[in-house]
Amino acid sequence: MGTESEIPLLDFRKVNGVTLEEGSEGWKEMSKKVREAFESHGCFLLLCDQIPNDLRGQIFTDMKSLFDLPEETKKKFSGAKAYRGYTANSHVIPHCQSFGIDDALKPDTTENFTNLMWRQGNPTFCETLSSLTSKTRDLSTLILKMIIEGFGLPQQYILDVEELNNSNDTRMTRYQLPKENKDLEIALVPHTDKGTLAVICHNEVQGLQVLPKTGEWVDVIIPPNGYIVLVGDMLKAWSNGRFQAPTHRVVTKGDKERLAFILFTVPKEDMTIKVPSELVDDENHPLRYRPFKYEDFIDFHYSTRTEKGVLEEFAGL
Ligand SMILES: O=C(O)CCC(=O)C(=O)O
Ligand SMILES: [Fe+2]
Repeated sequence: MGTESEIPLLDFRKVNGVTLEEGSEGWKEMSKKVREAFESHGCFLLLCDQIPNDLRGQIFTDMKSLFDLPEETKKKFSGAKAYRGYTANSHVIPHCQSFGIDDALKPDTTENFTNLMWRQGNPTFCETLSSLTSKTRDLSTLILKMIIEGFGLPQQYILDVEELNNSNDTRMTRYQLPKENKDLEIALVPHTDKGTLAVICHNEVQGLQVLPKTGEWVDVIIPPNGYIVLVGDMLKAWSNGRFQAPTHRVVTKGDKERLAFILFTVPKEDMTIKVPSELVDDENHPLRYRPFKYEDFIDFHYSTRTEKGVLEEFAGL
């Protein structure tokens, strides 16, 4: 089974007065590390103080009460798009239940959600969910800005960052324990994320695995109070394939239930994903992807239902 990961661990915490203020030396140095980690692994483990630990602790307490609601209540939350709304034991996530909330930062979204789940509403959960989503989004924005710095790109590409960072989809997932006669269960099938970035935290029960080029699944060990940040297909395409978008899955083992909170950053639907010319050179980095619209890629993905190599098939040159 999976070996332990050597995924880079980045520490964004203010240590010895080092801050990540935009433009500072600390920020430039960290931007380089972000770029290197995305190039070598397509992900990094993260310790940071942008999100208070008690806030993330609270979400898992609240999520437990959410998942403990009756099935018929949870099913009331249906999503307009694929994999959104409440999903239970589908073929993609065979052993888990999950809530996918589009744009939880829009006014009313979290309130409507909590009012639907609890007849009298649930202001505490509503506040925790909005606040955690908003702070995680700020973290994603910081990381995307660091990418521009890490590549030494002109500031005009901040506009790309804004479009790549257009909306944030929140996912809350409970992974079921393996059946009594099984040591291990694949609870989320292998995939790459289709958007820009994913920031994941969990209730300290591990289970995420990544598939490096060696072809052997590797256990991801997220440090206590830590996160993992994963590159999605759109950021891989925009970076001309310099960043990897790691294939990952979730397995459950042992007797502790895993809860995960994930914030996906997704591009503006009509954004044209176009590789910056600075990231192309004939010798080492020939252009790998044609320009394309994000929404066309998503339509293609849902219509073909292919997982492996979908980006290369759709936009690869
Ligand atoms: O639960 C996790 O750690 C990963 C979840 C994930 O990869 C996803 O929802 O796309
Ligand atoms: Fe994922």
